[in-house]
Amino acid sequence: MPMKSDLRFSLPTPAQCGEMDRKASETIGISALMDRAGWAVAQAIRARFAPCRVLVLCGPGNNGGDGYVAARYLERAGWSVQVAPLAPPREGSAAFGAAAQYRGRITDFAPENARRADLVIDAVFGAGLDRPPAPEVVAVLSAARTLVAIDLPSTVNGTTGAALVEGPDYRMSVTFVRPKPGHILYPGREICGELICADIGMPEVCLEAAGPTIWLNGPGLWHVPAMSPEDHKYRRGVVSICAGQVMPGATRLAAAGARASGAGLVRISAGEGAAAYCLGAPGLVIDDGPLKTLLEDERRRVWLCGPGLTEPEVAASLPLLLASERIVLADAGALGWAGSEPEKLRGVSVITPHIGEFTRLFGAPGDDLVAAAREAAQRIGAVVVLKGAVSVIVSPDGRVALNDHASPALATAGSGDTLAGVIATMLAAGMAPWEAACAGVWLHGEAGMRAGNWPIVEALDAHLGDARAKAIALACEI
Ligand SMILES: NC(=O)C1=CN([C@@H]2O[C@H](COP(=O)(O)OP(=O)(O)OC[C@H]3O[C@@H](n4cnc5c(N)ncnc54)[C@H](OP(=O)(O)O)[C@@H]3O)[C@@H](O)[C@H]2O)[C@H](O)CC1
Ligand SMILES: [K+]
Repeated sequence: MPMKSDLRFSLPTPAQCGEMDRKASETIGISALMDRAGWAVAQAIRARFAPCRVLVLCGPGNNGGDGYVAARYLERAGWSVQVAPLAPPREGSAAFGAAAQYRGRITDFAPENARRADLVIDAVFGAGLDRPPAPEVVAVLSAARTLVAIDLPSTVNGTTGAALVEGPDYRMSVTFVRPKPGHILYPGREICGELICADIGMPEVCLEAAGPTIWLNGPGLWHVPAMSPEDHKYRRGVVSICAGQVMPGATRLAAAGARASGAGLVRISAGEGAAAYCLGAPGLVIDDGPLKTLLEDERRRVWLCGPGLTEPEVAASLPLLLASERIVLADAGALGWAGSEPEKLRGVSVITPHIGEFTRLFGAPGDDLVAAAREAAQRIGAVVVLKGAVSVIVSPDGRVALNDHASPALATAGSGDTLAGVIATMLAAGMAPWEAACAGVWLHGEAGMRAGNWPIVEALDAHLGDARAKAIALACEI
């Protein structure tokens, strides 16, 4: 598990937030936290909007409680405020106390009132949303011209980011303590609008007690080895890549990604197709010997199998790699070779499917990408990197990192081959599989951001070294 110091990367689920709140109620008290939460919402709104007519939609739980507090602070700042309760808070609850302290105007929970307001604050449901909201609730939210969510939009599942119903988009969402997975995963991410995370003084022990297992990917969650005066190519790590005879481009891209991200040595095992790889890239070593012989070299621990390979080529290489207990990253052709029998991949360390490849292997993931990727990782005992706009990186032990450090520039053919090469380099540098996968995905994303507009995939390579240096520097700062 990531350590206590890594809590700053945690993305607690709503269920874990419930646990956190229970723990907090034993120490600091929910009312104090609610007051800070509502104040933070009012401050975020005052910083972004000119005074205007505000309607606060309040549900029966603590999310509604935050709404009453925000209403009180906005009114105190001279704004025109009305509260529309969906249902009253439970007597004796913190939200009940917050509602009692709000002495301003109350109106009906109705679409026409939402339509009349300049700004509508959604404090209907937050972490407690556990089923689709009723159509009457959605109708009121949809009538708003500008919407701000407290914690989460009342239509979004905070664990999965799924939209429980079709609803409106928000200008901004103000959450507390840490973002939730639903703020990061699509479509939730898009529905939320600008995301603000306010520090409300939640004691760290409470967050720790919640036991988060999902993390926002970034340097500090893992550490990439830095350059050292004692380095030599074997210490930096050897990446070996199985090459095919028909599609050399993918293999070459993977090799280039591996070299550009700092591998000590990259070797391509090309067998009879060696001639296709000998042109250009003089720093690459091309082997034409049989794989069995190459595997006698124990320094060649890390192997990449799949980019540019046909299924027969995978069949001729992957079982041998597994039998010789190498650290294997399987991608592309290797995933196709496994078809709908993912158990054939048992023994590999990391797989890197996009959603189509994942679906062929394990079936459609449905709305809960994290749960599906977790099940897949357990099933084959390997780290699963489910690639997408937000990539989900899952260890068989249940750790999950969500990577939003990426750019749409990466959505181009060959980008996955480069990524496979980068992850292989991290493995060859001695990183554990989940950490290597997290680091590789982040470096790839960073390179995409640095590569400017509409880069061709080869352009990523020029930025991978600086991306690695940045990751090292950022991890040291933390
Ligand atoms: N984590 C923190 O740091 C703090 C968070 N705060 C805020 O608290 C909410 C979570 O509060 P909670 O009371 O647990 O949950 P909600 O207010 O989101 O919702 C619970 C109530 O809503 C009902 N509910 C849920 N879904 C529906 C639905 N689809 N239709 C109708 N009613 C629904 C639920 O009813 P049940 O019948 O299921 O019991 C509850 O009545 C968090 O989001 C933050 O905003 C605190 O301020 C403290 C700090
Ligand atoms: K809400």
